Amino acid sequence: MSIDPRQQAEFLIEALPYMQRFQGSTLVIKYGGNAMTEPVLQEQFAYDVTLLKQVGMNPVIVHGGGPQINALLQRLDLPSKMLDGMRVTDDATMEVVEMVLGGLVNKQIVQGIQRAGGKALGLTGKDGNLIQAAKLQRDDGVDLGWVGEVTRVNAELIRFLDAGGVIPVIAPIGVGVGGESYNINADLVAGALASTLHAEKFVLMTNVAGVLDPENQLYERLRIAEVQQLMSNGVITGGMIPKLRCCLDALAGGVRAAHIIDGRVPHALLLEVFTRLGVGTLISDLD
Ligand SMILES: Nc1ncnc2c1ncn2[C@@H]1O[C@H](COP(=O)(O)OP(=O)(O)O)[C@@H](O)[C@H]1O
Ligand SMILES: CC(=O)N[C@@H](CCC(=O)OP(=O)(O)O)C(=O)O
Repeated sequence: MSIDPRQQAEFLIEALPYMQRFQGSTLVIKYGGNAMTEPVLQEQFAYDVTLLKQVGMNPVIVHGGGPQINALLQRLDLPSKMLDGMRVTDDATMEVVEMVLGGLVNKQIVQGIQRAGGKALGLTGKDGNLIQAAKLQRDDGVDLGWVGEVTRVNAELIRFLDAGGVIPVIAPIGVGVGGESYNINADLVAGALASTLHAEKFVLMTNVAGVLDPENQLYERLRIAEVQQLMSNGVITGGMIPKLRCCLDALAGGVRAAHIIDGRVPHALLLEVFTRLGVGTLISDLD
C-alpha cells in the first residue's frame, strides 16, 4: 500500500500540536496480555512506543500476561483459578507467574522496542525496589495467596531511566518487606505508577473497543461522575470494573486523562496520542 506523500506530510502536521503539547510528559501505558497475542500488533506497539520516546515523551510500560501465564500453567498441568479478576496464587503458581511475566513476556517487549531502534530496560517490581507491596487483604477474608497490592513506588528509578533516554518496561511483580514476591494485577500497578509519576495520560490497552453502553456502542468520553454511575447501575461489569477503578484512582491522584483503548487496532497508541479523533474511551473532567 502506498500513501500519497502529501497526505503523509499532512499526517505529520496533524501530529505536531500533540508533539508540542506532550513534550517531556509522562504516559503510563498498561499493555494487557490480551492486546499482545498477535506478533504483528506486538511489532506495531514497539514502533509506536519508540516513536513516542523519539519525539520527546516519556512512555512507561506496565505489561500484563494473564493468557500467557494460563498457557504455561496448562502445559505444566497446574490448576488455574481466578477470583474477581485476581489469580489465586499459591507457591507453584507464583513461580510460574514470575517466570512468565519477568522472563518471557517482559523480554519479548524489550526486544521488540530494541528492534524498532529504541532503548528499553525490562524490570520487575523487585528490581531496584521499584514496586513495593504487601499481601492483599480482602474485606471478605478470602486468602488469594501471593496476591499483593502496591504500597510504594520508587519513582526516582523511573525518572532516572526517562532522563537517560530509556523506556522502562515493567512486569507487575511486587517485592515485600522480607524480599518475597507478590503477584499484582497489572492494571493496579499501572494505576499506582500513573499517580506517583503524575502522568499526563494513563492508557489502558485491552481487547475491547473501550467502555461500551448496554447496546454495545462505544462511550467516546466519560466524566468521573458518569463512570461512577455506570459502575453502580451494572452497565460496567467483570474485568472492566477494576480497570475503571484504577482510572478513577489515577485521576484522583493527579493524572490528567485516562484512556481505555483497543489494543487490537493497528497503531492504537499513535492514533490515541496524535490524532484529533483519538480511539477508545477518554475519561477526564478536564476540557
Ligand atoms: N461496559 C463494558 N464495556 C466494555 N467492556 C466491558 C464492560 N463491562 C464488562 N466488560 C468486560 O471487561 C473486559 C475487559 O477486562 P479484562 O478482560 O480484565 O481486560 P484485560 O485482560 O485487558 O486486563 C471486556 O473484555 C468485557 O468482557
Ligand atoms: C493477581 C493477578 O491476577 N495478577 C495477574 C498479573 C498479570 C495481568 O494482570 O495480566 P493481564 O493484564 O494480561 O490480565 C495474573 O496473574 O494474571
